[in-house]
Amino acid sequence: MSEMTTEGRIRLNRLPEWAALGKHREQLGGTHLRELFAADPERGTGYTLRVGDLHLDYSKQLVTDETLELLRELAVATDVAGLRDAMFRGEKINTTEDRAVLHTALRAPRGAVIEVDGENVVPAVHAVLDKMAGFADTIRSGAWTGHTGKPIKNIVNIGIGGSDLGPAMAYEVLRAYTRRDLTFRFVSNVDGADLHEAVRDLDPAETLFIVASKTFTTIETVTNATSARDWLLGGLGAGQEAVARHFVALSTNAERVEEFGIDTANMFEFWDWVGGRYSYDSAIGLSLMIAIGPDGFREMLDGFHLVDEHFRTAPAEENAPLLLGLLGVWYGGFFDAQSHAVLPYSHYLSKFTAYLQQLDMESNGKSVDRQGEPVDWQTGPVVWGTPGTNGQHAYYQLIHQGTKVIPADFIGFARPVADLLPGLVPQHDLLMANFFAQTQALAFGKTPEEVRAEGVPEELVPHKTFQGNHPTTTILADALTPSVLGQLVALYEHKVFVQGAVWNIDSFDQWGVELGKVLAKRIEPVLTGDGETGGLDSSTAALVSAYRALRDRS
Ligand SMILES: O=P(O)(O)OC[C@H]1O[C@H](O)[C@H](O)[C@@H](O)[C@@H]1O
Repeated sequence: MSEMTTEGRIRLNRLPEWAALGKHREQLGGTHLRELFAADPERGTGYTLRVGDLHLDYSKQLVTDETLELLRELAVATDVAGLRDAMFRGEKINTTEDRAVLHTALRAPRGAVIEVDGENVVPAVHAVLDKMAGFADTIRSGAWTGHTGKPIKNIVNIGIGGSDLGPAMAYEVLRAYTRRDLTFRFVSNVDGADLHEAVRDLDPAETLFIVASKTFTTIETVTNATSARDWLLGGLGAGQEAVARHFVALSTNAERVEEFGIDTANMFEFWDWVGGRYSYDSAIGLSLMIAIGPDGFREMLDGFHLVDEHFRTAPAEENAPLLLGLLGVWYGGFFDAQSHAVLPYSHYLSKFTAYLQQLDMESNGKSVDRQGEPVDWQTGPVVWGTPGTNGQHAYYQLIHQGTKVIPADFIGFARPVADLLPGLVPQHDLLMANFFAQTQALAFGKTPEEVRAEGVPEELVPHKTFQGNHPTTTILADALTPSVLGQLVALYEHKVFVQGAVWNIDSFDQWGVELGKVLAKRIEPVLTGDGETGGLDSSTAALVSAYRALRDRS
C-alpha cells in the first residue's frame, strides 16, 4: 500500500483527481448517449471487455475516453492496486477486525502458497474441499445412511446471511446441474414458518441437516438447528445418538459445534479470514456440492479463480472489476445515483441480486473511512433487481421515465440451460430480444419528434417521450455453467472491493448489524415473560404492550 493510504489522511473529495472528475462531469453536462454513439461508430465494439466467458459491453455507459482515463487516475491516487495486492498477499486489510481477507485462497489451485501469519493456508483449504467431496459422494451414492438405515434423500441447510444466501442462490442458479432426485431446502428465518414449511413433508429418517454458521452463535441458526433436532429426534423416536447421522456443521467454531452436540468429525471447517458474505465457495457450499457434485463445485471454483487472476494481473484498461467499480464511483459521486439495479435475464438467477445485496450493501454500507473519520461522499448504493422479463411489467417504468439515475447491469446468456424441455428452447430468443431491447430503449429513448411522427396527439407527446440516456452495462455469456457462476460472483466481489478501496472504507466488517441483535436480546425476555417495558422508549414500550395484549387475547 502506498504511504498515502497507510498514513490514512486521504480525503477522497480533496484529491485533485476527484476535482478533475468533477470538472469533467460539468463539461459533459447533459451529453446524450445518442451523441456519443453518433460521434464514434466503433463505440459499440470498442467499449467492450472479455473476461473468461463473460463479454462485457459498457458502451451504453455515460463515459468518454477521458472519463475512463480520469477514473483510472483516481484508482491510482487511491492506490486500489496496492490494497488489492495486500489482500491477495494475506495482509490484514480488515483493520477493524484485524483479519486477513482471503476468499481468493478458497479457490487457489492446489500447490499455491498464500500465507497468513506465516502459515500457508492453501493445503488446509484443499484438505477441507477433499473432505467435503468425500462426504458429498457418500450422500450422492446413497452410502451414507440415516439412523434407521435409510439413505439420505433430503438436505436442509440451516444458516442465515452469508451462510444461507450464497448456497441458496447457487443451488437455484445451477438447478439444471443438480441431482433432481434429491430435495434441497434452505432455512434461514427465525420465523418458525420457515423451518415448518421446509420439513413438514419430509421423512426425518431420510433427512440431513447442514447447520451452517461461521460463528455458530447466530441466534436464528442455533434456534432453528435446535428445533430441527427436536423435530428429527421426535420423528424418529430416537435419542441424541441419532444426531451424528443427521447433522453436520459448517463453521469456524469447533467448540460451539461440539457444545451443540454435533461431533466435530462431522464438521467442515473454514477460517476467520473468510467473510460470511464471501464464503459460499468454502465449506459453506457443502449443500451445493452435494447438489452439483464435487466436479461441478471444482469447476465453479476454477471460474472464480479465473476472475481472481484477471483482477490481479490485467492492466487497468482491461480490468473488468476495476472498470465496474469505477463506474459505480462515477455515478455515486457525480450523478448522485443512490441505487444500482442488477437485472438478470435468466430465471435461474432469481436469487442472484438478493445475494449481491449482502455482498455489496454489507460490505460498502459504511459512513466512516478506514481511519474512523466520517466520509462526505457517497458510499455503497442500494442494490436491487429481479429477473427480466418480469420487472419490465412492474418497476421498469420508473427506470425509463422516473426522475432517478439508476445505473443497471443486464446479465444474459446466449444459450438456455442444457436440460430445458426442447419445446421451450425457442422462447430463449424472445427472452433475449427483450434483453437487448431494454438496454437499447434505456440508452437511446424516443424523442418528442419520433413520437410526433407516429401521429401521437400533442398533449400525449411528453408522456410518450423516453428521455433515454440511462446507463447500463451488458454482461453476456455463452451459457450458465458452474464456471460462469463463479466468474460472475468473483466479478462482483472484486467490483465491491474496488469501490471500498476508492471510498477508503473497510468493506470487510459489518458492525452495523450488531445493535439490532443486542436490542432484540433485551426485548425478548420482555415479550416472553411479563417483564417491565419501563426501560424502553415510549414508542417501543407501547408497541410491545399492544403486541402482548393482542397475542394473549387469542
Ligand atoms: O455464519 P454466521 O456466523 O451464522 O453469520 C451469519 C450472518 O450474520 C451476521 O449477522 C452477519 O451480518 C453476516 O455477515 C453473516 O453472514
